[in-house]
Amino acid sequence: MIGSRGGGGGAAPRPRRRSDPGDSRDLSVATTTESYNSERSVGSGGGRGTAFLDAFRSCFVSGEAQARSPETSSLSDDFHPSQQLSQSISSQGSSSGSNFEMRRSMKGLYNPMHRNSSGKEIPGSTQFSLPQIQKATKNFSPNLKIGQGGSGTVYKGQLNDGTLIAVKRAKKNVYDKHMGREFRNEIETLQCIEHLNLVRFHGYLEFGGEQLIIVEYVPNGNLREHLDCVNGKILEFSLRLDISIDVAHAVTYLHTYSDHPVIHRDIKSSNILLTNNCRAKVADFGFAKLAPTDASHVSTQVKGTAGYLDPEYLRTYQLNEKSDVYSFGVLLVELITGRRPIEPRRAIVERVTAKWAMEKFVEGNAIQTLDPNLEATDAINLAVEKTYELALQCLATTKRNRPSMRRCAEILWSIRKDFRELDIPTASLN
Ligand SMILES: Nc1ncnc2c1ncn2[C@@H]1O[C@H](COP(=O)(O)OP(=O)(O)OP(=O)(O)O)[C@@H](O)[C@H]1O
Repeated sequence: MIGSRGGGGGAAPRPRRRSDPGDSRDLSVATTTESYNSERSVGSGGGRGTAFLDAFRSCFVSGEAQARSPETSSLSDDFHPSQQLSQSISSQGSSSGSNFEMRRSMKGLYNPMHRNSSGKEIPGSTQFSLPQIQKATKNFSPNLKIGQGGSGTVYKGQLNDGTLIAVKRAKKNVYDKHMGREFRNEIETLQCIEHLNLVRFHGYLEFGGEQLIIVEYVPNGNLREHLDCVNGKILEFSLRLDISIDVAHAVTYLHTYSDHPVIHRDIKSSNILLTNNCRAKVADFGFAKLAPTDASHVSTQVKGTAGYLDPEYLRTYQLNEKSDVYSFGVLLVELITGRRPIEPRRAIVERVTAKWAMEKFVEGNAIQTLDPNLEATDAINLAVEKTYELALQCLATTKRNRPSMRRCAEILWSIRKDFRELDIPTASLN
């Protein structure tokens, strides 16, 4: 985890009001019409003219700043100078950003398992004991370690009844206070949500200096590993489309349908876990935040992962659901190119993957960015064009020009429908 210094180590960003003239240079101004026209006519592709190209370049300025940060790491406020923290409190149109102020009651956390009227376990209602988790994870055996995140280590475990679990064990270090907050954040968020495409929360345990989150075990690794072909298998294009739709559904649910809208704040490929059928489940709610119900945004410290961060949020500290939409745009590009959002070892023009891919797209050369592991077909070509058209909207500099997550899901459904119609296996043509 590294701290955000407002976009990769520069001076503290100056919070802007909506009317700030600086905004007029933004991509959003140039693409307001383009974005929403294209929402209706996805897939036109082709060259888009230099004015448009110049306009959207500005959108990736902070992407380049993010690229200058050391490797691709999570950004958190742990390193935020206090001066910047105080700058992050804005008054106009914002609501208080603290989960603690908005949070729901914590009661129930330590109760034995509760079931709802249909007999299903209420998320997070199982009471665990430390010996039970120690036994399940063979006392946190290194052999059962399945992941290492910025805030802790993840272990696989098995309960007495055979249920497989993943146990996130918080790091014990000098940032204990911060980490405690992150963990509490995660459990509070996880308690409110239940969706097929979100990792299911079983329970939480805080005991003897240990902070543990117990969630469902998702057996097939994370999306980044699949894009890197770590298991030797190439992730097919159709599965990539399915995954993008699963993620869009999960985030739409968070933004729209959960009791209180939730902003995930860390949508990225290593937080997308896959089942054996390659269904996606979004994980890691450590940075999640309850969305404002009475204001357009929450003013908050910048958190997220370099390369995925909404440039407007980086600049203004103002967060709303559309920051997740930006990260989702980066994820769409990642799915098509197979590349990480920031590739420090590539030539400068290719270092910020989304910028490079969008430039190729507006030049009419989108297909040149296709993951070299995939073979281009007519169906893939068309789907790449349409997906990039959507990605470009998601990556708009200003939030108001980005589509809603629900709109993203609708567009992706239609892209998948066209893809399936065109993608006739060669064998059936003979
Ligand atoms: N429920 C789970 N089932 C299976 N594997 C998991 C589960 N949760 C996490 N993992 C694995 O552990 C890795 C680390 O997860 P974690 O959420 O702690 O960190 P991260 O998102 O990679 O990093 P950061 O916390 O810095 O954002 C994941 O990428 C995944 O491979």
